[in-house]
Amino acid sequence: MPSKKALVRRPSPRLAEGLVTHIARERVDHGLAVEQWEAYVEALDAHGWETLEVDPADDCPDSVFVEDTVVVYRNVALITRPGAESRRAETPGVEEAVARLGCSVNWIWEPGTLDGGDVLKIGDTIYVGRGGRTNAAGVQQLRAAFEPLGARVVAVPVSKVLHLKSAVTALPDGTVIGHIPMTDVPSLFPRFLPVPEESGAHVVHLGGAKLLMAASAPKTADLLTDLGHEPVVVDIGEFEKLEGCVTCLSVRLRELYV
Ligand SMILES: NC(=O)NCCC[C@H](N)C(=O)O
Repeated sequence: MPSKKALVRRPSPRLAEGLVTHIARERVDHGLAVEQWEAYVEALDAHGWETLEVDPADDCPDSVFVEDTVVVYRNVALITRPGAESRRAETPGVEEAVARLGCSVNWIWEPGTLDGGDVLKIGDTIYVGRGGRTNAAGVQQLRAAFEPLGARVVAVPVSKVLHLKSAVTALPDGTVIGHIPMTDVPSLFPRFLPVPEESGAHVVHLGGAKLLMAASAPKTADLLTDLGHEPVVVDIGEFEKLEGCVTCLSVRLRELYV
């Protein structure tokens, strides 16, 4: 049976100091952020995901965005080397967590940099965004780690947003969804559906037709409902102020046979 486990990481008390790159800094309400994070975790739990908390990294403001620290394909966990220096101390705790789960562990090495938010898996195709956080050496190392396992790695440019998955994610049928103004080259994706809101481009498959989405994308939720999907909406407004989205608050482990 494929697994339905998800790694999450409690927000650091220093969350409000998290990085912002493409948007203006806004004040983050820490109490509200914790409430939103708990509701996000509850939504995963309510849809059959076993959520596992990585040990908190209180000194790392961005540690709640756990997706950026590891990419899992089949049974191999590739520990990233985040493009932002301030995020590098986040990885040891994640490495311990995936090793405990029985993953084989591999690493991105200097000079490579890679953020998990730049990696979009659709079946055995792995799109990797080359942008502000992931460099060419990181792309090459990802290729070297996963192509021998059967993946096809496709590198795509990312210049308008923080990560590839800030621009595009995929529906369960493999259709890539994205907000055109934020997507560098939509024609790189074989099936592309434009969505009307930037945060509408971010979905997490919960199982069946259910898609976890941010409350900030009501028009996209309507569009996807009309296409037969079932949005499950969570408010992650405090994390959006730090360029976070629903995808980056967890690492879903679907392929661990444990
Ligand atoms: N995968 C993601 O979308 N991660 C969001 C990371 C936000 C964080 N403030 C950062 O700039 O690294």
